[in-house]
Amino acid sequence: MVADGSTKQRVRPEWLQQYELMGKIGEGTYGLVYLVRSKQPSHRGMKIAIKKFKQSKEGDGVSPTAIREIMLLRECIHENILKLINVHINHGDMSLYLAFDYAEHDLYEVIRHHREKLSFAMNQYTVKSLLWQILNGLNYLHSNWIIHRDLKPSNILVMGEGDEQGVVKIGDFGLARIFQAPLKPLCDNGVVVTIWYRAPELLLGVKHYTTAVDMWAVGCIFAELLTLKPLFQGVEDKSTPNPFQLDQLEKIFKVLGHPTLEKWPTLANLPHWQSNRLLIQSRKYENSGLCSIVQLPPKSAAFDLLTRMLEYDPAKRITAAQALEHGYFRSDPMPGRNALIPGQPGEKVVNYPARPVDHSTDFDGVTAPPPSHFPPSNSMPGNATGQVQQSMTMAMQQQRVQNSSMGALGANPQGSMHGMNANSMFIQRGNTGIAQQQQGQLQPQPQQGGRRKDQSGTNPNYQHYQPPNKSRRM
Ligand SMILES: Nc1ncnc2c1ncn2[C@@H]1O[C@H](COP(=O)(O)OP(=O)(O)OP(=O)(O)O)[C@@H](O)[C@H]1O
Repeated sequence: MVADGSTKQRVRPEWLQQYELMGKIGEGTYGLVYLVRSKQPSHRGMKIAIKKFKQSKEGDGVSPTAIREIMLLRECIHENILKLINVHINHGDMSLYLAFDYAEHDLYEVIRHHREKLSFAMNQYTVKSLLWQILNGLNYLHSNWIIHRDLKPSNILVMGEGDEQGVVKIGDFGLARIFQAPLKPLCDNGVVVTIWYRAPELLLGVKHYTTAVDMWAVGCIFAELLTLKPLFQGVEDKSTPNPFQLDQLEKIFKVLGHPTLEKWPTLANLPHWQSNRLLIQSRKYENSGLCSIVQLPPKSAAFDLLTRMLEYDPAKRITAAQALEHGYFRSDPMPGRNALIPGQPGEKVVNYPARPVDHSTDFDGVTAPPPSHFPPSNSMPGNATGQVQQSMTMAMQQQRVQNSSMGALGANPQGSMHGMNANSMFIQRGNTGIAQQQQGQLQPQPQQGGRRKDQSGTNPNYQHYQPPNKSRRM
């Protein structure tokens, strides 16, 4: 029993006892992220990040579909994908805790460190290695019909010391779909949502979006790795529930010029293009030119790859598989596994700071049912836990009642993704070969993003880097 200072007492769920809490490491749209160490004999001391998902305001807990889909994420095994090692459900309030491999760095912090502390660019080897690994992870997701939908620097993690030092891990994949990527955070925790990595077709209201939305985000991240500054920093209009964000679109058009039907024939079908075409066409955009912003020679392989990622027409935008084959990755410096080392002898070694940990924070708000509700805990990596299996069973039973047409867990033809159900979170091939979402999720769900409070952002070159009203996430 743990007294929480009020008259109410909280019971710690049994599963929590397998971890030693180190502190809080961040806060995002869906909840808090904690650093813990495993107390299990086989993994004693191993660092693990636990993401605690807050209850929605409706307090409806974790939906059966979400539980099932999260369990399926455990099947995603790839070197460049953050491993979901465990799923815990707090039965008291049906809140959810996901345990992931811990990564010491993320690109948000790596970029910030260069911009604010070092004031010099990342070496070419690092940029190329980071980009290659992002594409490699994304290619795996896309070839298994998963669209990330929320790629941004804070979701691109990089491992610290150890066997996997400098290896990129894509985090948060699948969650935007599972939690329906609300326009606003579930709880009003002051986390600011970013629209900077959002593809133009999303901003114009596309109904059937594709893996190309992730490639747009990768293009934005590539440019940011080169310049240390977000490429398209639009200001979100929070007054509208629809995806049309004029300021963000204008930021894009100013750099890439007006989109035209010639460049992008299906533009005419997009709802917010139809309703805003005259307004957009009446504006003049200076067309400042991407190449001067990223300071790449127009004929360079790097610039060619970047422009293919930032192609307006999603059907023409380069895919992750094609990008991995691009000439940029076949020229020196060749990309490597440890991205955070100097590209050449004599180049400066950069010591990226460890992730700050707020040691004063506890797993707050943990409530648990009476101990008799807890089955034996058996939740180490690789096992479907007793608790979660029980939750799954309950969830599935509920779901069967709610939705008898829901498919059962099916085998997936995509190798290691065995067990995924193409009817649930994953995307299927449409007749046209265009990946489409299932289950009526046809409206694009704008990306979410929180930014940490900039505590030392004094460099005048980057003074517009932080969005207004930003909030520290830990
Ligand atoms: N496995 C992990 N290891 C270490 N740090 C992590 C891990 N997962 C997330 N973080 C860090 O915790 C912080 C919050 O992450 P979280 O994913 O909740 O929010 P976010 O990605 O910043 O934004 P969003 O609100 O879209 O989720 C970020 O700094 C993120 O890099």
